[in-house]
Amino acid sequence: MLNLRERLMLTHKGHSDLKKAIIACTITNLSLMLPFGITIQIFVELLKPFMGETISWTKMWIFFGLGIIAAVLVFLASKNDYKKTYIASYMESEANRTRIAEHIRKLPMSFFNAKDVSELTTNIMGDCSTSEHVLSHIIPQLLANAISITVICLGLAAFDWRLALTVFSTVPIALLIIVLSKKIQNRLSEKHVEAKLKASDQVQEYLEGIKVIKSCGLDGSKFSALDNALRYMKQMAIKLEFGTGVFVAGAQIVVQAGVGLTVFAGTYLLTGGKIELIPLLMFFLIVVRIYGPILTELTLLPELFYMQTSTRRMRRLISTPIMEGDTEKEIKNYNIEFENVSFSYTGNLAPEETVIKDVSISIPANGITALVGPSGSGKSTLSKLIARFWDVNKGVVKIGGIDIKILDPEYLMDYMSFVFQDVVLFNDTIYNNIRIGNMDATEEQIMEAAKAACCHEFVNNLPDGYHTKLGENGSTISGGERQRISIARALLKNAPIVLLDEATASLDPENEVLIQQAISKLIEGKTVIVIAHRLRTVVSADKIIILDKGRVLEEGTHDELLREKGLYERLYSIQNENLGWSI
Ligand SMILES: Nc1ncnc2c1ncn2[C@@H]1O[C@H](COP(=O)(O)OP(=O)(O)OP(=O)(O)O)[C@@H](O)[C@H]1O
Repeated sequence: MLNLRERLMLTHKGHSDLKKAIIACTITNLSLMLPFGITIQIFVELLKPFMGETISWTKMWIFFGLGIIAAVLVFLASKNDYKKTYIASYMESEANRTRIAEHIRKLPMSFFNAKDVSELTTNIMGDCSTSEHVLSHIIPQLLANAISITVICLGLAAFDWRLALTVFSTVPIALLIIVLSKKIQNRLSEKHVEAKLKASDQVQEYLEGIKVIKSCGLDGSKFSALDNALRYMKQMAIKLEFGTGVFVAGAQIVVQAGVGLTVFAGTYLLTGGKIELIPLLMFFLIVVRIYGPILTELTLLPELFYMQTSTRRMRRLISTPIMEGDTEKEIKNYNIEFENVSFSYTGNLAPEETVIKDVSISIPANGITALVGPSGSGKSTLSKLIARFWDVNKGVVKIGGIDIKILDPEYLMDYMSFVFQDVVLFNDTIYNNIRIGNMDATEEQIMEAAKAACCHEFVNNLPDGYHTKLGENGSTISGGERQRISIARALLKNAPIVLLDEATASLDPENEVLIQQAISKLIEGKTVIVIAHRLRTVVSADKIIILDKGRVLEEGTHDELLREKGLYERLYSIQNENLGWSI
């Protein structure tokens, strides 16, 4: 059974802040009764002439003064309440977002395989916003209302317990209606959240595929998946509103029936001489006032149920186990060994799902090892296993004799640099994009890395030089330039192991030469694993490993492999023939 803190996904500070917010909100609610109490006293005073008494102006002035004091008290209480509820809830929401983002960073890649980015965005932004709203607007109000209603109820009971009982007699029935409808509301909330997710997923796909949509002459209405998702979301939103509205309206009618009952009971007591007219009128006034907070309670409860759907999703995410390990064990040499490694992306080692099959290889330190093989043979997967992006399902991967499964993935990353085909650049300046390689680097070191990666010249030709913003994923510069920035980043990191995914897309000769120069600098004296697509680039590698359908087929140097006359020799001669290909 989860406690309130766990249910609402609160930090310890958030939990204690919430308690303070509830107290502050209760004080505000009770302070709001002061002007009301004073108004009633004035009302009693004004009725005196009808009872044959005279109005006391001294009392009226005192009430006037008290009214001003009450207004100041309400202002102070509201100010305190505002600070305690809103500021605290936004701070809590920020803490939660950071906590989720931190957690996501440490999750295994298998998690991302099963999740869409839009779902995670919804987790970080949408679910946190829902809980932020509930923490700031719903829970403090809900509990404070409940406390002040109870206090007033006790006050009324002290005045006349029979009438007080009548006033509140319908409240339990109304609450029962809301509580019993919780299951239906939860189901509708789940469906609504699911529909929102689907819609945001489709919007993302639509925006990412905008080039294809334009080039194929499709328009929004023809993009039926998006259309359907938006329509479904609309339907679910209406269903949720309707499903909730029916129960809330029903419960509110039941509560308001209490007014009629009170009037009926009051008149009965009055005619029986058990209550005076003026106290009864005062009672009626209070009753009208007290129903406001009760009706509000009934509308706030469904919002609390809706929040539970969001927090349930956040809890699921935050309880997904992260990849952890040793952060101090020093790797003394960079020999990489695969010992009987099998791996499948689903975790199931059934033959049709296994993409790496019983691989045992050795990648020597301080040399260049090329991974070669047909498309889908498992080259990229092997490199991902070295970086512990995924954990192997069978066997071990060792670096310097240490099983990498015992190392913390982020710590392991300190030993590695990557140059992938799909370069990831951030919407920031070129300078900051390079600096990601080593956040402690000096300006001089950053410039040096940029020069070594052949970036300096093109960067200097940009209007703002190193301070030019790159747009989303470096959309404002060419593919070759993007690649060189990523090499500068890797150079700055200066990690002992370099994983290189050779670009498949053809670059113009000038770019190719520049990238080649940059890479030569990057791999100097390092342990290099290169995923090679063009075999002429691996001729001088110290070791070439040929993969086919997840198995190691051949190993050796270029000359040895040519002599073997196996798959490598076949692929090499096919690529040589194609060199003469032209249009
Ligand atoms: N994230 C993933 N989830 C599930 N299966 C994957 C994933 N990535 C790759 N695969 C599958 O694993 C197998 C090996 O893929 P991998 O990318 O390692 O091959 P590759 O030799 O690098 O191919 P290419 O040269 O075309 O890049 C393929 O069948 C591929 O479909």
